[in-house]
Amino acid sequence: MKIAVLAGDGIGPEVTREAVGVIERLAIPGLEMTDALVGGVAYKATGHPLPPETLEIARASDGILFGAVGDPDCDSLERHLRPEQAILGLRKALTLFANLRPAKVFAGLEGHSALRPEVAGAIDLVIVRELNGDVYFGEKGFRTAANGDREGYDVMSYSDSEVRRIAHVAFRTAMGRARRLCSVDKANVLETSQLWRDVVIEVAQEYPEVALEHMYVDNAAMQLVRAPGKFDVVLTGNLFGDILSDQASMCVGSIGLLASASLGERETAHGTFGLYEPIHGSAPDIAGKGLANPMATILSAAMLLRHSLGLAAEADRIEAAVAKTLADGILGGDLGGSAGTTEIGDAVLARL
Ligand SMILES: NC(=O)C1=CN([C@@H]2O[C@H](COP(=O)(O)OP(=O)(O)OC[C@H]3O[C@@H](n4cnc5c(N)ncnc54)[C@H](O)[C@@H]3O)[C@@H](O)[C@H]2O)C=CC1
Ligand SMILES: CC(C)CC(=O)C(=O)O
Ligand SMILES: [Mg+2]
Repeated sequence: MKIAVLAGDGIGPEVTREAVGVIERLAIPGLEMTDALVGGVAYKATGHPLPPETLEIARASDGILFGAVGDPDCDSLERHLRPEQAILGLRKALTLFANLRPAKVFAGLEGHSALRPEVAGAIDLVIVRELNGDVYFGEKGFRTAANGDREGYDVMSYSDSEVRRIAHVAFRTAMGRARRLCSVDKANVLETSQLWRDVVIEVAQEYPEVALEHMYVDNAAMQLVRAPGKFDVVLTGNLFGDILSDQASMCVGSIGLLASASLGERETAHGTFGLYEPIHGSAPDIAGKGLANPMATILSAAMLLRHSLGLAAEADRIEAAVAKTLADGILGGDLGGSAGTTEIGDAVLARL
């Protein structure tokens, strides 16, 4: 069993260290972890944010534990050399098209949500975000308009096979939960979304037990704070899913709590190959200060064990230890507490 550990930039290494410590404490027989460079740190060392050796180590693993990429020093590089291209490149090169982002309020943290406790307490949803298409991967560039203005453009598109495969993931996810699926789009304005909606309706025929509704993304953003408890599975595209999941994190309490799994269709001897990362970025504003909340990365490690290594009992142990740590009031600054990154990691270890 192999895990590739890609810590990346900013708080990436700080939060990844705690998650690796938790995995090590489980002493899983035959498990190997291999570090590789990614993001700005890889660019500075090798001239590329996703060096070929890193991609090879990632491909050869059963699952990838990813920290975060992004470095203000690299913000003026040509786009293909920027750290963020590493995570986009991994998702695309490894055909990891299904991004699962669960959001659930932890017992005892209802009062730490940006929402009223009674509203927050009902949150138990999963965002199923398409990860290989949309405006993130369309043709992009700069051009000169007829009046001489400089213009930037990014093409948004989805093909029906791209929508179909992510819709199946979302319907299957809903079948394992409360069987309610809300597909979020902007079909009142965008043709990309009209096709999305048409295909989701077609796929729904195969899942008659799932109650399907469609919602425009602007309304979905509003409903996510008005009545988040009404959502079970939210299916959406790359851009809308990116935005709605950061919003969902504050409904739960902090972006430092939300984990994610990015999956494709490749099965290994142990489970489904995937990449696991917190939903947050490299947080340059707090990097190097020991202030980052490592829970999202620790919970991502639990998802890796469950989905890619077939170790559900070990994943449960990690999730229970995280829940106990939070219930015991060991909270970082993001949740109004004073615990630092290593203190939180150590507290999880003590409760494993
Ligand atoms: N998957 C990835 O690697 C991602 C990378 N990025 C990159 O990260 C860099 C920073 O982007 P931002 O928009 O600032 O988003 P961000 O998620 O890094 O930070 C947003 C805010 O949340 C706070 N925050 C994030 N994670 C936290 C944690 N674990 N504990 C406590 N507070 C936390 C930060 O301090 C900051 O105030 C950029 O270069 C961006 O492109 C952004 C999102 C995802
Ligand atoms: C850095 C972006 C490419 C990714 C992002 O914000 C995300 O996946 O949440
Ligand atoms: Mg994001």
